[in-house]
Amino acid sequence: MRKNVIAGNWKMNKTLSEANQFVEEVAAKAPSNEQVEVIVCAPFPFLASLVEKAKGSSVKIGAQNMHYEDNGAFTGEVSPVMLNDLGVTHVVIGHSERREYFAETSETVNKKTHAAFSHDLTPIVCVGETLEQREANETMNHVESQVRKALEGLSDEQVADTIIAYEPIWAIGTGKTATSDQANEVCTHIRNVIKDVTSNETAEKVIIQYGGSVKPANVDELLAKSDIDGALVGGASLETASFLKLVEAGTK
Ligand SMILES: O=C(CO)COP(=O)(O)O
Repeated sequence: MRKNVIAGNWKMNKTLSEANQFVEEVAAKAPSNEQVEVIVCAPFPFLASLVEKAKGSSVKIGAQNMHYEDNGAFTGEVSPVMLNDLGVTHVVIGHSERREYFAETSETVNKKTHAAFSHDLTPIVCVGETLEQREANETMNHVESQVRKALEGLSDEQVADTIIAYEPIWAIGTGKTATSDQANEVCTHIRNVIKDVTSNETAEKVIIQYGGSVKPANVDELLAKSDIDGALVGGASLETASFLKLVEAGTK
């Protein structure tokens, strides 16, 4: 049985002291349970401190983006080498907000996914359709092409270790969650695409998360679905109480 990966994506929120307090509390209270993996994806300036706070606990610290080069003249950017050196273990790649506001493309997502594996970071690759695409019945084709491009050139072992987050853009921060059936339908399609790219055996290992207005009230239903193995959570990951409820749901 695949585990559930519950990842908070704080986006551009919190101060350092708020971030430290949050991780201290979650590190103390999160259950050490084989069925759930807990990740907090925080803004860059907090990462070094949060890695220290999470030490000795089951909580892992992730970044929300990175460059694909190791170093160089890229003012303002952060490299995979830097993240790995800090003790960061995961990195969100290709979030729809990065694709929309910061010109992230499927090509750069693929480069970053390769770069993550070159530096021992687990990529959490985000895919998902807009409302217009859903209404035009383009969801499956769109998500399929994002997944195929993101995984291009990876070994089967690397694909098995990639986390995919299906986040329909119309459900992000809107309070509109995809129904658990809608979410699972796309997650199943993603797994079938991965089967086609690799093998049944590899595809069965891949963690596929759902993201988009996940909260304590709807998480159980989502996690109960056959191809949903966790959640990538924005708003409900900002308070320890709701985040810990999501983590608890992941232990079942
Ligand atoms: O974008 C998301 C996580 O990456 C989802 O955000 P919300 O949970 O706030 O809808």
